Amino acid sequence: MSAKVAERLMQILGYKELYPPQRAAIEAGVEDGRSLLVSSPTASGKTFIAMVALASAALKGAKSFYTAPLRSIATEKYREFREALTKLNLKVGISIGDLNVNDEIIVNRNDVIITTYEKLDSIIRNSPSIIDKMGSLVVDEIHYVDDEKRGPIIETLLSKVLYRSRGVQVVALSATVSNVDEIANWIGAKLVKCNWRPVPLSEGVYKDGVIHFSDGSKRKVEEVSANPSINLVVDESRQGGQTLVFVQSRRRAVQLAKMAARLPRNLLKFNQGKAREYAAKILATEGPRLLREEIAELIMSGVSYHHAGLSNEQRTLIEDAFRDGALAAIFATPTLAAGVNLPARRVVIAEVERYDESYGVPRDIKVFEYKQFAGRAGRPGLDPYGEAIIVASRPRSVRELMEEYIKAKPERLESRLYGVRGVRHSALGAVASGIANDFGSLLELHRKTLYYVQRGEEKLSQILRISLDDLVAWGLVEETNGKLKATHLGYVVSRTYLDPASVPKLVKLAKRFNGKFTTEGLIYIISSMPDMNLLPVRSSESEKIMDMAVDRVPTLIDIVDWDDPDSVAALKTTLALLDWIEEVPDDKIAETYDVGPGDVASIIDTAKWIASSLAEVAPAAGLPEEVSEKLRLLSKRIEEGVKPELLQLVEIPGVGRVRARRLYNAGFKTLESLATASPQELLRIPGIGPATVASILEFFGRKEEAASIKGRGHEGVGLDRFAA
Ligand SMILES: Nc1ncnc2c1ncn2[C@@H]1O[C@H](COP(=O)(O)OP(=O)(O)OP(=O)(O)O)[C@@H](O)[C@H]1O
Repeated sequence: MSAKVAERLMQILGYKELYPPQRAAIEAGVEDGRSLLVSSPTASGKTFIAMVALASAALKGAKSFYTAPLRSIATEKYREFREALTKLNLKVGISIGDLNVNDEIIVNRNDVIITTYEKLDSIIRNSPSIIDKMGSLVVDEIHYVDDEKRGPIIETLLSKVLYRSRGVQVVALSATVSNVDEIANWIGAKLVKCNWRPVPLSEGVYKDGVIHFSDGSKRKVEEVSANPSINLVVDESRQGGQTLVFVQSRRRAVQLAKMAARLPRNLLKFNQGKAREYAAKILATEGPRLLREEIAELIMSGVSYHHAGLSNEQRTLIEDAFRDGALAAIFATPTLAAGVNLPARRVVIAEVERYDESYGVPRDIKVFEYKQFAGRAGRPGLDPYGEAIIVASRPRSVRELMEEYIKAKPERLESRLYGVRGVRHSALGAVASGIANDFGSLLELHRKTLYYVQRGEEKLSQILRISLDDLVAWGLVEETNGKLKATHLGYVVSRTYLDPASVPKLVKLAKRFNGKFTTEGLIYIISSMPDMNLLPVRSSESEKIMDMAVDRVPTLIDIVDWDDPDSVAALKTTLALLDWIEEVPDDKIAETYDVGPGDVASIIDTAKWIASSLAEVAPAAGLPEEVSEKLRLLSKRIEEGVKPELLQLVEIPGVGRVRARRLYNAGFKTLESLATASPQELLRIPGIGPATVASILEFFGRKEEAASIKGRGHEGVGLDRFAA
């Protein structure tokens, strides 16, 4: 039956023949449970190989897992996998939510489970026996092992699976890197390496109006603007193609998009009708009004910017607009190259230097990164070729850039497990879940890391000893006669997935607050935890933050360590979160802290997980029960962005904090008061439209009334001010 899975999937997907890497993977035994490391360029068909592995194992009755670095990738794959695999009668589920929520039900109910790295690690921690049921594990984008933040998680997650399992198939997918042999060796996989691309790629350098391609050919570009990247966009648009321009900072992305939007109207080709549609959709998203208007206006001119400061919804709309031909170009930061699949005929790398905060100077991007950008060039099935073009800045010659990037080999992947942080996290998880119970077994487990392969036993053993000593000193693990056991506190911390270093930090801050835990104090504690995503603080901003703190949170002035940048950033983050739960409008928050809605969304998401996790940890760490109650309430308020009195109303799907406030102010203060309200009464409230009223009626099971109100128009935003 084995050869049939790939064949059936080909039929389902309508593929006539396999791409070379797919053929190689089948020949290497992916259907028979063979572990593989597949290293091949973007769009060479790795997703199909993943599907074959997942389906083959699941059809034999085992659980299959797919794991990716980003939620956006996981969501995209979930849709693809579900569509294809349900036709093989397999159930596909996704688990990418809060790390302290146990998703065992999702795992039990499905055959194929889509996760992020951290979520899978947390699932295994809470139920290690899942490894025994695991037939296949697909690790997408394994080159993230070289990422400071995510790398240690991949390594320690894989080490647990490799250590505990007997015969789990690991299929790791990677972009092209130079030490693939070493990576394959680490995971005990057969290497499938292939440089084949579905669309041929031309690479070149642009300088002084000419593109110099690596094959020696040249192309003259008309200089319609003072900016080289914009000239390349116009040149491509005239040939009927779209361009992705990669820049290294958000500010630059915005600046270039605005510059491109000011070009004379006829220079960029794009579908204007579609552009209007997407501009209207952007206006209807949540988030600061000025930002929405700015993007809508750009889209009407056929361009947009794209960076992590935008909300997920906004980014997805911009990506869709590009796919739909509504945009001639997107000016993006590198997050776009790391995320979803969005190819373009031409990719422009506007700069190869990035300002590096830790060094305070600009540094060259890696060859590997360049290759990631370049890999986006050429839409399979649509373009006969793709072009990746580096813009030469003044001091650099065409030859230099050709040698340093286009002809250069991508760097080696290096283990990032060198700090104790990753090992501490992993060691606590292993001890608490019973995977390891003495130093020997912990060492054995961590011998399955890339760190061990690259650095050897002595270094690993040292790091492990230091990590373990920390865990013992913080009261998370007990070591008696060589046996290791997690304490109650250790179990709780492990279950929440918090960094173990959160405990000493919590205890220290709790002492400084001296038993008085105000809302702002607790938010400051949450923001000070090692897992928190902090808002960036610019060098000139400290004074302003201090000023704001004196007015708003005077009790924190003495707690903050003003010489420590992280402490100041925690204070800034605290102020923004306080605004959020006090129902300050999004626009105002973004403006006050000089950030985008994506940044606010990211701190909210992390803070809500940390708050609910700390609510579990606090009593185990000896803090009064009342602290936990406050943290739980705060977690809800952070999730919804409301004062306590709105917590009930925001539970109604489709209402949201702004409309909940309108209902409340109109006298509907409780769910009971709303349950019997008449639709007419509700429609009379300013800012409450038929869509919201229908949601409310549905929530209370008043289906007929809801149906009659639906379709009476919606609370959309007009596009009139952008009339062409
Ligand atoms: N054998 C095939 N025949 C026709 N189309 C294919 C085949 N294999 C893959 N494709 C199509 O090629 C495109 C790129 O494939 P896919 O997304 O699997 O690439 P990938 O290697 O996973 O890319 P990335 O590195 O970005 O994750 C998809 O649209 C896919 O449907």
